[in-house]
Amino acid sequence: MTTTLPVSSPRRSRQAVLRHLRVHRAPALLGVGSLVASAAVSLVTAPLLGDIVDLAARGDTGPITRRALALAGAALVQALLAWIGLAAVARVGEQVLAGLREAFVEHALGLPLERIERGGSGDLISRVTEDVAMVSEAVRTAVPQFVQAALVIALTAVGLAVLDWRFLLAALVAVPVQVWTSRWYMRRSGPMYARTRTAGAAEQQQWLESLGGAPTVRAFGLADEHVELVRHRVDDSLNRTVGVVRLHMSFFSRLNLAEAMGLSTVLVTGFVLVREDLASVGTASAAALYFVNLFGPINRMLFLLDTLQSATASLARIVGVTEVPTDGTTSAVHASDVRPRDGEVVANGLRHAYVEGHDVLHGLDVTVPAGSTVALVGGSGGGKSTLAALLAGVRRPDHGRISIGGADLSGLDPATMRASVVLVTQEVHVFAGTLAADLRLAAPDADEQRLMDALTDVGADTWVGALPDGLETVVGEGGHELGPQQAQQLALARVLLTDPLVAILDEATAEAGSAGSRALETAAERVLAGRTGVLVAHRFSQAVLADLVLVMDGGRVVEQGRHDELVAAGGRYAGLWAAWSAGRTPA
Ligand SMILES: Nc1ncnc2c1ncn2[C@@H]1O[C@H](COP(=O)(O)OP(=O)(O)OP(=O)(O)O)[C@@H](O)[C@H]1O
Repeated sequence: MTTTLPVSSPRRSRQAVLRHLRVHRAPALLGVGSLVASAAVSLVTAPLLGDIVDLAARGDTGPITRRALALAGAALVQALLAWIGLAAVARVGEQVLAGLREAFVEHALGLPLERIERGGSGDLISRVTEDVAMVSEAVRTAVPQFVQAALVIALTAVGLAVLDWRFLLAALVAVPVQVWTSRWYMRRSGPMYARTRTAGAAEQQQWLESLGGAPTVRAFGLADEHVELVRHRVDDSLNRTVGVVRLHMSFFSRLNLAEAMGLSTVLVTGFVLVREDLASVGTASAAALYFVNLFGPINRMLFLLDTLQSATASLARIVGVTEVPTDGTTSAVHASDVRPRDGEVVANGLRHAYVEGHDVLHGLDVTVPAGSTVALVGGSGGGKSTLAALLAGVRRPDHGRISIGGADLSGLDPATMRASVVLVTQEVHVFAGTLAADLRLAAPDADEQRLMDALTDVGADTWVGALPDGLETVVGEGGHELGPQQAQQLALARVLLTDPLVAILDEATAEAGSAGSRALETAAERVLAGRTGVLVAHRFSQAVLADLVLVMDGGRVVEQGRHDELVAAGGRYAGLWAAWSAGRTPA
């Protein structure tokens, strides 16, 4: 069952933005200041035109050229100031978004694995792609233009009042309809956008699950069921989008009504004032021009309100991720100077369930003395990988305590954690970049010699030497593709470079063919030499060398001892060992 990640409240989203905005206060003030100046300069246009109307009406054409030049000058200055203002506001917006994105990534990486699994990676991916794109778009265009339009509207209202307060009153007739329309719209659009985006994310998640699990879906004959699930999600997403379009249409027709009402009232007021000799034809023209000039910014602002609503919904989804409590193992919350005294691993009463009420580990007690190697063996589903993940701090036990060298695992700060325990699983990720950069993730300061030594230790020097650019060869996505064995060796070399107290290898050798397996086995031995090791061993040859073998079944340790002792005891391990050896001895 999936539970999507939380969405932040408007207040907390606002606080998050303000926190990041505070850092860029000076450029923000410069941007808004330039936009205010630009809007102020634009105000001279309508009175100048009114003046020209009056001069023309009087037949006094001489000074018209000067007015026309002033108009051109005002237009130039206004454009320049607007350009500076829009660019500055957009830049600040980008910086704020960059800050939010960094916080998002930092937090997402610290989320408990269980939480991401419950939310579904589709939800997280849609937040980091679609939602970030939506906010970026708003920050680049909508936010600066919105600020500009709001300033033009406010200053034009002042301009109208300066011409004659009655013009302002006339123009205000449109305001109640506009305010009512906007409120009506905002009340509906926010939740509507949020629901549309959630439906989009759910649809994406469903596509991922149905297509990603296509072989399983087909194998179990679940195709029809999945088509139905996808159809349900698509319909839901479509219906919500159509609802948004309907809302828009209704919104703009209400605004047109407001404009018609306002303009009629301003024209009638101008007519009355000119007839009563209280204003010139030029002033009335200027007032009408002011009002007409408001259409653009008002419509733009309200239209942008739309984009901003949508961006706000996306912002709340981005900030929402930063509000999920992080995993103690990766956040600085538990930062302390507790250091393990050695590599002894002690686990007591470990219980863990992936689905509530269905424990897969039932109160395990495990002790691995410093410097020794423990092999975990047993049939599929016995809980070996789960135990390995718990001991590595990748997952948290639901109950029980794990310590390394006397230090509680959940209390270690991230740097100590990294230096204390490293887990290598079958799913090795090769990061896109040069091989050297990939290795330096484990040891940023390592020089080339150290990198090569680590590669040699895990038997990777031959193929690395054959690469076109050696350590500088670009690997990972879009680069030189590494095979599973090479990727495993890379992961083992990273362990050597990190040099942790404890190395946990989960089926690190099971991937490759038999020659490859032997090479990886030797590499694993090098990695475990001189440190505490926990080895999930499918190949019994690894268990033979271990200081202690734990046989796991149904989430419990059912036998333990050295290989020889267990074989001699003739129990479950002896049976597994006999079956494995028989399979390897040619008849
Ligand atoms: N991510 C997961 N979500 C749900 N259940 C899981 C998950 N991982 C493991 N399990 C279940 O937990 C139980 C123990 O699995 P685990 O992988 O720890 O056993 P294992 O001994 O390592 O088996 P294998 O050798 O097949 O990997 C199994 O019943 C498995 O189905």
